[in-house]
Amino acid sequence: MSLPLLGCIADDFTGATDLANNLVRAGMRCVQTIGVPQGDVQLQADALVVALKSRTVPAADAVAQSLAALRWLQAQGVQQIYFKYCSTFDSTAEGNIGPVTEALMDALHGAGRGFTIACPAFPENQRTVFKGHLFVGDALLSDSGMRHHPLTPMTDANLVRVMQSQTRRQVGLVAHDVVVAGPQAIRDRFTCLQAEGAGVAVVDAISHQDLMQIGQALAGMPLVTAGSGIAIGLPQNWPQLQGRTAASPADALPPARGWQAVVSGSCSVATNAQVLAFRRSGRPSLGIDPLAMAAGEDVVAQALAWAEPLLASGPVLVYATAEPTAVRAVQERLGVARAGEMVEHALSRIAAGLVQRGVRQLLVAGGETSGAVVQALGVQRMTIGLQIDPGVPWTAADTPLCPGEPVHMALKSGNFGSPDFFTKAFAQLASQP
Ligand SMILES: Nc1ncnc2c1ncn2[C@@H]1O[C@H](COP(=O)(O)OP(=O)(O)O)[C@@H](O)[C@H]1O
Ligand SMILES: O=C(O)[C@@H](O)C(=O)COP(=O)(O)O
Repeated sequence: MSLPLLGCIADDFTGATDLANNLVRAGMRCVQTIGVPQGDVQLQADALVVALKSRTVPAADAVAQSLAALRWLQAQGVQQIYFKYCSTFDSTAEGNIGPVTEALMDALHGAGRGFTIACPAFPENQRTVFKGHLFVGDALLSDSGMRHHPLTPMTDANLVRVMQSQTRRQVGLVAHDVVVAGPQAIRDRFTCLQAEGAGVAVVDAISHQDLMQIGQALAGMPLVTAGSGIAIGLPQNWPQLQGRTAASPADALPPARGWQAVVSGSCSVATNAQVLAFRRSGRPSLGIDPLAMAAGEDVVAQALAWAEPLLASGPVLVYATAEPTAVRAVQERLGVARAGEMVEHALSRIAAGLVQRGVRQLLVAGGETSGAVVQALGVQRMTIGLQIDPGVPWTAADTPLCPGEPVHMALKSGNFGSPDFFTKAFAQLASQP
């Protein structure tokens, strides 16, 4: 049995499927686990992805969860560790990207030692880094919809500054002119930055070609920290993967059955457009009101009673998705954390109730929301299937709520996907061979 090569720690669940999707498309056989597997589990794969829900928890908890994942991955024999965070570098004022990076480096290299990169670029999804600044499409991160994110508002596009505010290690930059000069030039710059005392280098990347150059330069680096884009350039470093075409994801999933539903707790710009498009398509949709929930209304029971008679005639949507002003009004009344947790809890119970009522094709919008839903379904492992849009594949998972009947799930990152995503995803699954 060959040992896995790459061990990944993802800070949220949509991010984990995004990463696994890129690895599968780049030719790596990949298994995604929900949380750190317990007991003596040996998994046959080139890459293992441990999905955590650690992006917005207190930094000490994120560090503890990530170190537990690291220990498990090391025990599986992986050669390189990959810490996956969001392509919009989502973090709170306390972290958690910096503290987790620092703890992983300390564990791998010794306190205060070692060198790694930070690069959220994912050009296929319009996330590029230039002169250390993160762009979302044509806008700086700080001018994008991310400035209004309910949990991790991002108001500074300068990644060297953001990362430096989260870590004691010195942060440097590998600028784009070095990246285009090729892998040796990038490695030389790493050496130079290390000699100047840096422990972390933000790396510019604006194209697929840049990801491939950077990927080569990362051969043998014990820890890589990045969005999912950098993963595309890593498989080329292992000779045993050469010539491997993308694993055939269409074959990986069983045929789709059962009713279809969308549960959306993302308030990102793309998700707001997708909710609007679904409503305009005339399909049934129900918005849940966090303030009614806080006032004691049983919105979970109401939503399930609403959905049940509709399921037989096509996909339904239950959403808390709202525009920034509405979200702010809720947060002012309930507090940011309480509002987030309450909505996640309600949506995850609605998702579980829908599965109990026969839904077997479930689309979830939002990273934190997906984490809550996957945990409520008691899912332990996910198989990665066809990509719907860049960064979002269909997956299949077993849940104790319907033993022996896999549930197809798509975990959609807030800002990913075209406006018609909620309808086209089911059509694509139906046309799967
Ligand atoms: N109407 C709302 N008011 C306040 N908070 C909300 C509302 N709808 C959703 N939320 C919360 O906003 C957060 C959205 O985060 P997430 O699910 O990660 O979405 P994204 O992927 O867009 O970042 C969740 O904690 C969710 O519970
Ligand atoms: O890298 C990305 O953008 C995604 O994989 C991701 O992590 C998105 O997070 P959410 O927007 O919170 O779903």
